[in-house]
Amino acid sequence: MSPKALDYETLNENVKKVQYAVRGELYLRASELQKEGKKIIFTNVGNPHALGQKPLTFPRQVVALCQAPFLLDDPNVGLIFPADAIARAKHYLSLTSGGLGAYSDSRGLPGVRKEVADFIGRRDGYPSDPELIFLTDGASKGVMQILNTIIRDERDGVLVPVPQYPLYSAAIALFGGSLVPYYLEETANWGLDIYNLRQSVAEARSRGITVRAMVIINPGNPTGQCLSQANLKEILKFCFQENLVLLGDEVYQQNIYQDERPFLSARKVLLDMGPPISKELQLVSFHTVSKGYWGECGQRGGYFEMTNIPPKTVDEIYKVASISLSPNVPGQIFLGLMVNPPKPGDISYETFVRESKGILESLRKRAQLMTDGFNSCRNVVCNFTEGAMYSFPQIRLPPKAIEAAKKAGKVPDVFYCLKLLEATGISTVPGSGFGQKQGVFHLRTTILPAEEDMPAIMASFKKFNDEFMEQYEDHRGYSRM
Ligand SMILES: Cc1ncc(COP(=O)(O)O)c(C=O)c1O
Repeated sequence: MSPKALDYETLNENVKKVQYAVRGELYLRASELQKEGKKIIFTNVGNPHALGQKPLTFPRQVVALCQAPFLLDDPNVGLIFPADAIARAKHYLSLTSGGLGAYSDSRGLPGVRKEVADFIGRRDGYPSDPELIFLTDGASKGVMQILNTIIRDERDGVLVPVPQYPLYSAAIALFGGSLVPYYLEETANWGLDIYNLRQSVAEARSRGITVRAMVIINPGNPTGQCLSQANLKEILKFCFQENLVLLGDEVYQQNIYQDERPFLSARKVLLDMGPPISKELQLVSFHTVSKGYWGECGQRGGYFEMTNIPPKTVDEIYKVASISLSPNVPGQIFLGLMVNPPKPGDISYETFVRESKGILESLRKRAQLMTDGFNSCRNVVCNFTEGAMYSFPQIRLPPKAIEAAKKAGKVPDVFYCLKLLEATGISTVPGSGFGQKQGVFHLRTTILPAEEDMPAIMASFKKFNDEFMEQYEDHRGYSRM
């Protein structure tokens, strides 16, 4: 019998090529161990609520009322819900054509797109046009939609930072394009060197690749750095000179843990630069309710905003979005609430500020606890997490450990992370899943475990690591770097 269309051998090769380390071998092993009854600390995905973060009260109140609109008719509703939550629920329901159970426009509800445009306008100091904002089921869907629109065949290249968040490598593989890596400099706090960028483009062109787009992740995942204004300007100029569309992944814009470099959007820096670049450079920026102090990953609310994209292209993107009919409507409402939270004077304002500040301050403390913890370990060095939700320590594996990994048929950092998982229950992602320089090893962990659990987690990590190093270090020859 000839093979069938869904037999493995006949599948779309691009589907088979996709790799996604965040839910890869380590995650699968951790899930197995959990089933066997071992306590696992999942630090592999930036999923704050899964690690105990409590939802913010106000948005949940509003969405609860939108989901159960009959409560609005209950005379006692005011005893349970504050008046501003009731008013906001009515506002969002009035924006829909039949409540949360009805499809919205494929670009999202016009009223929420307007709220997003107002937010972007306040943030950047330049008005934003709701017609150029599309709401999506989380930022991932938006990124995939835009990459799909850009990539025509395997000769189309997309510049992606290494280490990178594997959404980019996976989506580029799925759409049959070519990933063109540019390396972030660990010793320069994961900064971006334009000279290296030029080399990456030249090298890709020499292989017949047409480089069409560049991705930046700011603040960085997995590396946690915040790009400076000078760096952003250089990147924008570079994209302008090389005729690249810039994809600005800014999903961690609320997660900043230092005061020297506040978040600056690529759009603001671009518009500050003035013409001709501000009128010509094509930019698509992404944001989500999954990160920040909201951490509402399961709600799947996101948007992308387009700058200098021609109307005919916007129409094509709209047409393709229409294939999926509608982004998830509750997710759109979360997004509306994120970009338009309670204001001073609103009943819920103080609670909202207390809750959100509490989460951010705790994340800041956890970032410090984790970095300090890693830096106290043998053969481990770690840059401070300036932003985002991750720590990305370098693990200097002794040659004997690398040999042992080879014997076990494992990539060295996978070998280390598996041993860590078995010994401590800490589930991380090996650096090789994000890309790293040859011969250099890392792991990525989120900074999300509860603050009170952090000292014990770091002590358990240190015990494992230092014993591992003791076991594999060659005390005669190996010197610590
Ligand atoms: C850099 C980056 N971009 C995009 C996403 C996707 O977020 P969403 O949940 O909105 O799809 C993530 C999720 O971790 C991320 O780290």
